[in-house]
Amino acid sequence: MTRVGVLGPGGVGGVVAARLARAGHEVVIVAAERTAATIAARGLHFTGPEWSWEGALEARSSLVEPVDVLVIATKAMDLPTALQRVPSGLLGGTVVVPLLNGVDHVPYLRAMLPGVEVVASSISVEATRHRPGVVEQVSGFCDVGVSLAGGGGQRWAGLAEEAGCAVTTFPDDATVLWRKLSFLAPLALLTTSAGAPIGEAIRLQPGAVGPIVAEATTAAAAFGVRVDPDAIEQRLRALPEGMQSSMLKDLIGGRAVELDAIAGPVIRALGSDRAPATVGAVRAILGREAPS
Ligand SMILES: NC(=O)C1=CN([C@@H]2O[C@H](COP(=O)(O)OP(=O)(O)OC[C@H]3O[C@@H](n4cnc5c(N)ncnc54)[C@H](OP(=O)(O)O)[C@@H]3O)[C@@H](O)[C@H]2O)C=CC1
Ligand SMILES: CC(C)(CO)C(=O)C(=O)O
Repeated sequence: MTRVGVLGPGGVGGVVAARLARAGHEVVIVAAERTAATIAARGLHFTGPEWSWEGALEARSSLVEPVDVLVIATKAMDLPTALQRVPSGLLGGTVVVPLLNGVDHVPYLRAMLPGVEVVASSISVEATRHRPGVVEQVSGFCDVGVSLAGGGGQRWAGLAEEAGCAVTTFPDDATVLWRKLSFLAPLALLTTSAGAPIGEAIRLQPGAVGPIVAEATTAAAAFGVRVDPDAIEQRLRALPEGMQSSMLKDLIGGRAVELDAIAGPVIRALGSDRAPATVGAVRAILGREAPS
């Protein structure tokens, strides 16, 4: 049995916590005071397309004892504040696994937690937190990418498999992070700039799909990661019409969107002149966010 901390028990964190607890691991939730108190009192409730799970979990507003693995699943902009709940002195032997979308959180965590192993990992799962302690996996897939660049990757890959996710390992960090981002950035930016699920977003902006994909895959290539733009475009067009990105759900829900974490790496890699479709989508999203 592995003792796993989950910092940020929202959609992704809640789904991972429930899947690991169901697989027999000891899960401790680290969350904001109210959320931690709610989960400590009422447990965690998970529903998914194939099974449901509910159970009592240790839940605290800060980590007080070491864990073997610490999964981090906050939004990118909440990461610095949330990290204050985890004393770095407890992380000496811990494998830290951030599951955020984007690429910049990995070097950030390594800088903030010197000497601690931070594994580059990605998760593709459609997860929603309905309210504190109540989470749903909306569709069937749970695909985890893991970098084996450091020793802890293998340990996390084994846990993710026990949690019932499909795991793919890669030899380096950049491939894990940019393979996810080169698909996610076009999906998130197309849907959120249109304010619509992917089917309608593509119909509304037929000329945007190719350029936005080309920019994301060119940015990946700048980090040595080769991703076929045609394959990404085909994947986007094959998605269920009504599929939303978590960024679109955040916009609709009136929450902050992870624009810098998701569009920022593409714009910074290429420069704004070579990323006009990405910059245009960001401008459209900022316009939608603006108070009327
Ligand atoms: N949702 C999805 O389908 C997917 C999301 N991702 C990525 O995963 C990451 C998490 O997204 P998602 O699960 O949707 O986000 P949610 O908003 O559902 O969950 C974020 C969690 O972080 C917690 N949190 C925020 N601030 C703090 C803090 N200061 N201290 C402790 N906890 C804090 C929230 O707490 P509280 O509950 O108290 O509000 C919440 O539980 C993002 O980077 C996202 O892009 C990746 C794949 C799929
Ligand atoms: C597309 C999806 C659901 C895949 O995991 C995702 O990562 C997101 O919307 O943030």
